[in-house]
Amino acid sequence: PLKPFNRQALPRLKRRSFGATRCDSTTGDKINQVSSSSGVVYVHSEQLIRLCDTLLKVPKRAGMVHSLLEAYGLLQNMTVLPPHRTTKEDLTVFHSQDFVDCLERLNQEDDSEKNEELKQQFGLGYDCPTIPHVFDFVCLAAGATLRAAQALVNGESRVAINWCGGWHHAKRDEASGFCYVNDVVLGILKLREKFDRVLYLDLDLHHGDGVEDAFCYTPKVLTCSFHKYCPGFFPGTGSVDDVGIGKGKFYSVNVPLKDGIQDNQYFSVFCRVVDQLKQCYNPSAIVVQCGADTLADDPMQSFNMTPTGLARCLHHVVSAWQLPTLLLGGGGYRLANTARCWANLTATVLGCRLPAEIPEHEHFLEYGPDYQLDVSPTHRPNLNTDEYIEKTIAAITENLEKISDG
Ligand SMILES: O=C(CCc1ccccc1NC(=O)c1cccc(C(F)(F)F)c1)NO
Ligand SMILES: [Zn+2]
Repeated sequence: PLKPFNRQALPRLKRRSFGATRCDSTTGDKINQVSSSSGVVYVHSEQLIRLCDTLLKVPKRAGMVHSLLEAYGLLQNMTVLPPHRTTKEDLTVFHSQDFVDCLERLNQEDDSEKNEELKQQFGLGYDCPTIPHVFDFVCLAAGATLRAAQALVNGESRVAINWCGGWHHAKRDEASGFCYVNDVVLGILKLREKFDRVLYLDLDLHHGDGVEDAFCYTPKVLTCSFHKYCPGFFPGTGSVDDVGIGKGKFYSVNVPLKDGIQDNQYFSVFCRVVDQLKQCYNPSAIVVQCGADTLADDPMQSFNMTPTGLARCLHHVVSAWQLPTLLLGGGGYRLANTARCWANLTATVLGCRLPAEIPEHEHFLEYGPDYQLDVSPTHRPNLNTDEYIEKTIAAITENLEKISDG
């Protein structure tokens, strides 16, 4: 009788695949070779992590995200690139010279009174306390987003990720909502060097006001933000009637939501809106701000989402549309859950399935008491009635009928 076929005897075959990377469920070892153009670029450096870890509202979050990706073996399936070190000129593509000069001056943490008055002028007072080396942070965070955008412009990959970016509130000449630089605007302006129509999707709990403001006059960037909208909630903008101005009219889309929304309803709203955007705007590239402060257990205590729910939304646009895609971070104040979420999103674009158990690594104990990858929704009332959702989507649909594809 023939000897039983012994797989182990064969050299490890590099089975050709068609663009998807499947990960061995235990170590995340790459099983299938993917061609680089459909690969994923991940921008990272130790200095970027070190600076982001000093952010007062998300201390050590950047390090937790990176080490969880590493522990799951996801880095082996991506091209890891260092950020650009941006110059002041790179920043003044969007920000004012005075604001950039101020950030540079504040780099040394001398907190003299003279600086106090200067800080107030640029929004660097109470809301955005300056951190030591704030200018170094700004240059590297923006540089990471610019390097990711450059990878898409160069065709080095189809997807590029910077989880240390997504600072969507910063204005041309003012820090806002803990955002000292608007890396999102800088990244979109870089993409516009090659792509005619850029679609920006903002999934953060808060309205992406800084990005919308930057592009509200142009149809070349369509900004679409899904966010909590209710009296007194920051930043207070982003009503469904906020549609953009002049040539940009109807190219700003806002999806105002109430507390308590969960995965299924969010996914339904998301698809009904973005499928219309795909159809009538026909974007040539997309940018997704993946702020994780919508998760069930976030201190913001607002939405009731899970990482799986956000991954379904991301899969719907990134994997189905196959467009050049820039993924950025954002809010997310339950740090371990934000790391769980962005690991899940990274695996989603890689086509990897991750084991439910958090792997042993430096921050393992922060994932207790369950040490599981997924997060469960909590029991909280959902204020998004079907009637409210239908009315909101009807208003958006009416607005979108006024734009044809670019
Ligand atoms: O997440 C943001 C900014 C949130 C923000 C803007 C303006 C003023 C305050 C905030 N953030 C907070 O209040 C905040 C940030 C981190 C942690 C907390 C906590 F108190 F909920 F933990 C609260 N944008 O996407
Ligand atoms: Zn937020």
